[in-house]
Amino acid sequence: MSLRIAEIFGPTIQGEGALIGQPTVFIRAGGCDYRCSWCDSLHAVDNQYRHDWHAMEPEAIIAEVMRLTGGQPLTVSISGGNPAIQDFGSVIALGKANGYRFACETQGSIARPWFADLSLLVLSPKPPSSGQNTDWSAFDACLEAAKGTDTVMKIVIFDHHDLNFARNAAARYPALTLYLQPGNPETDPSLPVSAQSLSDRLLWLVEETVGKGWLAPRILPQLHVLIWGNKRGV
Ligand SMILES: C[S@@+](CC[C@H](N)C(=O)[O-])C[C@H]1O[C@@H](n2cnc3c(N)ncnc32)[C@H](O)[C@@H]1O
Ligand SMILES: Nc1nc2[nH]cc(C(=O)O)c2c(=O)[nH]1
Ligand code: SF4
Ligand SMILES: [Mg+2]
Repeated sequence: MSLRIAEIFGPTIQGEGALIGQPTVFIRAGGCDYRCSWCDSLHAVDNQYRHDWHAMEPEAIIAEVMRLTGGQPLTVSISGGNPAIQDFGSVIALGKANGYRFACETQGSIARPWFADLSLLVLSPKPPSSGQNTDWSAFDACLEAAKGTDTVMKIVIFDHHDLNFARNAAARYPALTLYLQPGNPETDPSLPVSAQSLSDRLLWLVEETVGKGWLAPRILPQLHVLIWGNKRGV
């Protein structure tokens, strides 16, 4: 069965969350059930870009990952769009047979049995600034499907409403390590990102969390945005 793939790129470094700095290859799935107002990957979300997506068999996907890495095993990052729309079970099985490991980023709106085959599941529920609503029973189903797999939560923060959302999510899921990253409002790939405004937003987030005595979350920038701005394929 073929999958809709927007892009496969790397090796690069994982720029966000628990695996930040680790060499990885990205498999970016095409299509999403959400439309976050600030999505930085619209080319993998919006139907207007679907003609640039490729229908690929699992064998071809893993062949491309192996070509990009020269066959060296690493942790592959499956992102999107929402990769949970599709069945990545065969891709993961084939990759693991060749020594690769898999991490996946999803908003937690659709649960999949193949979550149990990952080394890491990153659940990224969407705060109010996104304009999306979280169905917590679907989120719970994702956690259930990933039982036995390391799972973390990563939340994008633009404002105080988002911080309240993150506090509630943290209280609801105390066992999940929580990563917070500042939201990037400058997502046009044709425009540069200001390094000063990135560090201003990071400083604000540190002051509003650790600075006010909330010591549970880990605060990280989007490292790839610091390095490459909004460039695609990095
Ligand atoms: C593009 S999404 C794809 C995977 C999945 N749909 C999701 O949202 O988790 C990957 C990560 O990028 C984050 N992200 C998207 N747009 C962003 C922005 N403008 N600033 C900061 N993080 C952003 C998402 O919240 C998510 O954690
Ligand atoms: N280097 C790099 N790190 C990332 N971490 C999460 C990404 C994503 O778009 O899912 C991403 C991405 O697109 N590039
Ligand atoms: S859920 Fe992820 S890919 Fe989908 S619109 Fe939101 S940030 Fe973009
Ligand atoms: Mg991204």
